Amino acid sequence: MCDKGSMAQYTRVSGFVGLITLQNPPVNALSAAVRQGIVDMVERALSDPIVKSVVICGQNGNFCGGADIKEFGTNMSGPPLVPMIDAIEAANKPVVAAIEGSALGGGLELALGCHYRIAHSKARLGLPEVTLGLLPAAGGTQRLPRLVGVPAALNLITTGRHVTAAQALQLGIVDQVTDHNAVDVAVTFSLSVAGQSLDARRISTYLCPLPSDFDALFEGVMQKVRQSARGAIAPVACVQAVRAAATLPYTKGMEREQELMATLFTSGQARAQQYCFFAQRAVGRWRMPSGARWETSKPRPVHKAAVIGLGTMGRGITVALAQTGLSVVAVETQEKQLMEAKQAVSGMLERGAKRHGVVPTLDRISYSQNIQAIAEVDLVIEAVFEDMALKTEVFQQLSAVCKPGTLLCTNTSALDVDKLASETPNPELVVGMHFFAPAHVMKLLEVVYGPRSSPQAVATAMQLGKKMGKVSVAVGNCRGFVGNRMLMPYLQQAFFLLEEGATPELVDQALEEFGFPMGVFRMSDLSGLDIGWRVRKRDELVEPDMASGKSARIRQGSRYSPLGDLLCEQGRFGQKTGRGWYQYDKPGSRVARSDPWLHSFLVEYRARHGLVPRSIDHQEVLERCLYALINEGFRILEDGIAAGPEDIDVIYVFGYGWPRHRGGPMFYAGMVGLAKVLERLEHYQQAHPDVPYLQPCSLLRRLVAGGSPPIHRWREVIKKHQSQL
Ligand SMILES: CCCCCCCCCCCCC[C@H](O)CC(=O)SCCNC(=O)CCNC(=O)[C@H](O)C(C)(C)COP(=O)(O)OP(=O)(O)OC[C@H]1O[C@@H](n2cnc3c(N)ncnc32)[C@H](O)[C@@H]1OP(=O)(O)O
Repeated sequence: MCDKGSMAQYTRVSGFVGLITLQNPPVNALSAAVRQGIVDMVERALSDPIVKSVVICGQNGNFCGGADIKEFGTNMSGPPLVPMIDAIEAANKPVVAAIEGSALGGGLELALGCHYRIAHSKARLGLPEVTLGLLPAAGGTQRLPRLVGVPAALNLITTGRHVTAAQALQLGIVDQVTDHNAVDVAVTFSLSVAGQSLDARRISTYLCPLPSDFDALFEGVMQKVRQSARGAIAPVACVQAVRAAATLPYTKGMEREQELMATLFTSGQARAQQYCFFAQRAVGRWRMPSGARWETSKPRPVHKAAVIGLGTMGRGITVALAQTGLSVVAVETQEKQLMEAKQAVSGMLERGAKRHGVVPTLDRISYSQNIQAIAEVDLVIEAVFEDMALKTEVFQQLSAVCKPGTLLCTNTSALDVDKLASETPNPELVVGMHFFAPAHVMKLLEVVYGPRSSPQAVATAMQLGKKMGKVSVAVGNCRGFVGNRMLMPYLQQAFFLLEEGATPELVDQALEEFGFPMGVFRMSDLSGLDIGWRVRKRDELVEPDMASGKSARIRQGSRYSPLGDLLCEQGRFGQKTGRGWYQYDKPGSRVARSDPWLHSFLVEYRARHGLVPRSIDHQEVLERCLYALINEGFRILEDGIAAGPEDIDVIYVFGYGWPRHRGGPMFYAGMVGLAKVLERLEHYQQAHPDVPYLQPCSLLRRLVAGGSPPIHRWREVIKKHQSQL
């Protein structure tokens, strides 16, 4: 017996079990139609006298990915989740959740409303609402602590992390884990408990177990959450909701959960985080200006890869490749470097394996001083020193040594990928794979294509990135690609602010309050001031003899601040030398302290250049640093270097610490209002006419002239704009 019309299919199985299957591919999200289907089918099962028990499962081996996020922000209709789940819990026949694939968010909340939960061993469970700027608002914040206790519930709800079926069993979230078909097991199980009392199975009736150190626990978690949330409101609301579970009766706790959810649901932060969720997925659907795109470009299989150059980046890339399951040939010509790298890579793999409770994959890597060792690999990632001549030489060697068709990737962070490609006989096989340090940890990968890169090469690099667990974004070739190109005006404005009267502390505080994990100067100290100095020297911006006055602060016709160069000349390279924009207890130490020397140096510098310091507030810091960066983002869109604003936002959220609850720079510009961004850029440009980065981009002007359309409509405007340029 079967009813197939609705988005929840009803079948009677084993004679007496009502089986309800959610069917809303790909993740069986709880859309209005699915919720209606569940309400109807549960009612049907409960009113059928032959049915003794009910099993709820999801189609295609996937239980449920939660509420339908696409419905948020629309006029939501259909039966609400809370009464639907309450009705399941109140049922007088046992209802068993058969969990395969994922039970996330509303999906897990649905399962928590069931009387029993049986999970397949490969299933994953969690309440990730906090990552969407929300909280589990279908009873999750009230049932989970009653089931697993306050500390575990706080951990799961405030981090949004997923747990494996085995962990869920250990925590008490599920009753049984099986390696067999979870639906079959659940059907048999449901019959075995049919007729038994369900009184002890309704989680909402449980008393929440109270930890003895209740107040200290909540205070500690709240403090931790506020510190790591950096202004995000959802984690704080999650703690408040769990506290309600621990202190109030269920119905009152539910009222509090709904009240907190209402605040979050309508907040800009939730909108930003949900935008990030879809943007992260949208960047996988890449396209190139040539029209080549993800659906029509087939990646080549990659079984064996090589890494050339085992400095910091090369080591991280080697680890990331080995952890993906690939065979890796790691090449370093200097014996001492090779031995050191081998030890470092093995250490990283061992530590990673220990953390995940698995066996390290050391034997997947072979080390060699000889480039001939890479003859049979499918893909090479070059990570030698950032020098065009050296990289060109390496690429020529690679072309000679590798089997035909091997993909040649460069991990350059700024050099011209086209130029490098043009030095090889097969430029179509060359792409950039720009990893971020540490490469085995950071999620972002920029895949840089040139005009001659083949769509297959791009598809292969994108797919390899995905396999490595990276969020890969395809971008065009230009100086600094997307991320570092946008960083230039941001850094420049920060330097100018110091010249005009700000301190590193003031600038960093403004940026950290905005939500960056580190302000620009603390970040520079961490990554090393000498890196930018080297680039500026190569660009002939650094002048040895420092004159005074305005002319000393002009390069190539534009305003320039030599402050970073002057610090480097003093050997102040940041954390590694114990001195930079801040001072540190010793070289390598991480705790930044204010440095009186730096403040005197700034006073003396301003005096020497006739700069009269003025008072600068946080608002100006944010506007100048962030709007200059955003303006460059619009130029990148105009130039076709990024296909859409989502690409830029994903790069900034995953690679540059842009706070996720602010959606990314382009989304943020939309939230602030494009007209406002334009007006402030015009204002600052008038005040600083010698700073080209502050000149508002014509695409921004066009968007404003077109009534500042919402971000999902920018691509149409960009296309039109590009065709008229
Ligand atoms: C005055 C106002 C008062 C307001 C009161 C408000 C009341 C509202 C009441 C709401 C109550 C809601 C309660 C509930 O607690 C909230 C939630 O459940 S929020 C959702 C929580 N779930 C998640 O966060 C899971 C998200 N999904 C994933 O993590 C992954 O997709 C996955 C499930 C692990 C699968 O991963 P993959 O196999 O890698 O697949 P993809 O990620 O690529 O996804 C494929 C495809 O599916 C789309 N998708 C995934 N999940 C959802 C979803 N939950 N809703 C909609 N769409 C989803 C995803 O976008 C992909 O599609 P594409 O974007 O590529 O087109």
